[in-house]
Amino acid sequence: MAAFGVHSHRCHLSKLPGLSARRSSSRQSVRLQATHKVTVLPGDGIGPEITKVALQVLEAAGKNHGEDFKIQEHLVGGAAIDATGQPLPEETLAACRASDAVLLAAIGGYKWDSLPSASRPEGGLLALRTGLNAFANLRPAVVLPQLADGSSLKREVVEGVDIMIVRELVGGIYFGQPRGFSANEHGHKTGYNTMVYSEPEVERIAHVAFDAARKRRKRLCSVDKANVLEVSQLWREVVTRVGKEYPDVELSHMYVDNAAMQLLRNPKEFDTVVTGNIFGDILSDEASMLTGSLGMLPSASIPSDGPGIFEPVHGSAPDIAGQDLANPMAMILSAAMMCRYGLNLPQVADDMEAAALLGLLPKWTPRIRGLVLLNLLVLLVATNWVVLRDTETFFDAFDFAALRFTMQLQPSLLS
Ligand SMILES: NC(=O)c1ccc[n+]([C@@H]2O[C@H](COP(=O)([O-])OP(=O)(O)OC[C@H]3O[C@@H](n4cnc5c(N)ncnc54)[C@H](O)[C@@H]3O)[C@@H](O)[C@H]2O)c1
Ligand SMILES: CC(C)[C@H](C(=O)O)[C@@H](O)C(=O)O
Repeated sequence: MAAFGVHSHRCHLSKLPGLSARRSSSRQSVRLQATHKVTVLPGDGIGPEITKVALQVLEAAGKNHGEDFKIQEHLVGGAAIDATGQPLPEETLAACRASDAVLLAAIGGYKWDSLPSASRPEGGLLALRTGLNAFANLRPAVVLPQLADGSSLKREVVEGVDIMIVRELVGGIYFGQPRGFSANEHGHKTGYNTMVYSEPEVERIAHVAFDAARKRRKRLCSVDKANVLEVSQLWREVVTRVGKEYPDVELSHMYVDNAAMQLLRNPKEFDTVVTGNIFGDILSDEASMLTGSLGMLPSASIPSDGPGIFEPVHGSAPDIAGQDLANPMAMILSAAMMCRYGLNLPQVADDMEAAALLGLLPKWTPRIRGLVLLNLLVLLVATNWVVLRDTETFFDAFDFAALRFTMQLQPSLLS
């Protein structure tokens, strides 16, 4: 038990979100301080590198508000396979279940690519999602003005994009049965999967999406392939039915192939998008490029109750692992989402997002940094920040975030 009076600080869907970047009121109701139990899963590839950065920012921001995090690291993915033979050891799942939130970096790598599906690192991630029943995956794609030129699309196309993709995460073709390999009547080896959704599965994700849309710009686009697939026809029917309970939200439907095209043609037409597991996987990677880098997109995977999983949209990037090239932004922003939606610590989330945005100021030289700092201080004082804060801690967070990102918007990070 912890935050805001009496309720537990594990995930509550009712607290979810417009989720676009926004400041919290500095006048919060009185809350009890508590230790927040966070299970951290660094995973593979760039996972440990970006985890280190995110935890330093988390701890600095937490300190600002007297919040204490009890961090426990556990194995998942390839690292867990190497150590235990399992991509999701029992001990890891038990620790996740017993925590207030799970912060996961990324799993996977070439080394484990030839293993059978369930034994691969990806199998561990999927088992974690189902093990916590984290059915609602929220993937915000917001284009920051300072990154608008980093997108492969024109500035005028992407500037101002603010999309929330709500992806169903524990059903659909990823989990449908039957699945496997067999031989057809010609003796040819075949592989098959089943894309299946039941009415309750669609209903619950539709409610999450309508609630999110209601707190945003009140437009929801449901993406399916109802011109071909029965599973999508059911999806459309159920989403339409649920929509009757949200007369204030404008609902539209779009085929996934058209949605993929419209996301590039006119991304600003989208506000909130709801879709199934595989379409959401693909469209969220596509949306990430609107923001300039896959390394920018955080996500929250939320159950109806219990701890949520907070993880970047990107993978373990084995091609750049260990070279200090990874953009830690998505991981920091995922940890911020964890504070906001998993731990009910909106002010800590605000600080983390602010620190992350500072890291995006281009081309740091000592002189520019000094000037920016000065301007920033003026801005912060003007917006009531510094007067309310422990300045030294703020600068800890600032220094770390801004310098460690180094990035100076290296073109390689905007791949
Ligand atoms: N949630 C997850 O853990 C997750 C998600 C996607 C892929 N994966 C796994 O990751 C492995 C690699 O998959 P992939 O190459 O298709 O996808 P990926 O997201 O790991 O990488 C795609 C490209 O984006 C770059 N990139 C990704 N994150 C970056 C960051 N933070 N900073 C800078 N550049 C970044 C990579 O260098 C690569 O060029 C696979 O094993 C895959 O299954 C895991
Ligand atoms: C690694 C893989 C199982 C995962 C998915 O497909 O869900 C990834 O692509 C993601 O988007 O988180």
